[in-house]
Amino acid sequence: MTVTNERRVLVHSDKLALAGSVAARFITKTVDILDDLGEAHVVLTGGSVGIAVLEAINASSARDSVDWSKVSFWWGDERWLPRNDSERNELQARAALLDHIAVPAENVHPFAASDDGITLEDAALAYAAELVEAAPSGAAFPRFDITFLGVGADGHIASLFPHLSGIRETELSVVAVTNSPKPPPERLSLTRPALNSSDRVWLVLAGADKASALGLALAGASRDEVPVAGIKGRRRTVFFVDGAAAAEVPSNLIAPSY
Ligand SMILES: O=C1O[C@H](COP(=O)(O)O)[C@@H](O)[C@H](O)[C@H]1O
Repeated sequence: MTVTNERRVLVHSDKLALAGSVAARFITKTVDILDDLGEAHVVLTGGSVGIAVLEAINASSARDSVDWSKVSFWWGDERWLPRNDSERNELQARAALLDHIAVPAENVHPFAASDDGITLEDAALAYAAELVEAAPSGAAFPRFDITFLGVGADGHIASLFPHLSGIRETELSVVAVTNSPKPPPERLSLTRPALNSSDRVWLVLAGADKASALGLALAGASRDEVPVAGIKGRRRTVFFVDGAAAAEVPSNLIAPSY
């Protein structure tokens, strides 16, 4: 394992191995967090690898060693679509894991949907208020224990895209996005301060199309240019990648699969 500026890059043989390894680590870490703290707050991501990780957690024989009643789930971002649209990150996460575990409904905190009868801007305010409600007194968000993030080919994380205002936000915890270059254009996203408040940020990415963004981020690109460059958890930041995504990471930063 290689440590670089407190960021670790763990390379796996392929997406399946990556998802299985992250799932096993998530289960073990969550059990430890629950032992230590009595509850855990987890931020979920959309995207191909993020959902594959949830499927792998669901498929694990150790799945129910976690006391899911003590775990709360939040989302890093959501696509502004009707509640039952299959492109919603919420729906995909429910199908992959949440519908199969004994997590109380009140512990699951999806963003509003476009058919909920509120505006996108009000949905951002409502999610920020929900975060405050679960936060320690005076704080803007709960103590996030583990935050999952996918990474787009352009280096976006959550719905914070290169050169758009969301990645520059420093005050708000949630932003409404109206001009996403990736469909759909309207989205909701946690901001960098909210994501970086997490004790652990686990980035999950696979495929050759992610290689350039990852290489640039680890080489010190600006967060405006490559948003993932601006992500750092309070205690740990780990990039779980496959060999194709790692192609442009300097070899001295790469740890072998384990
Ligand atoms: O649209 C989104 O894309 C990213 C990355 O997705 P991927 O399929 O390229 O891995 C994801 O992180 C984000 O949550 C999602 O809304």
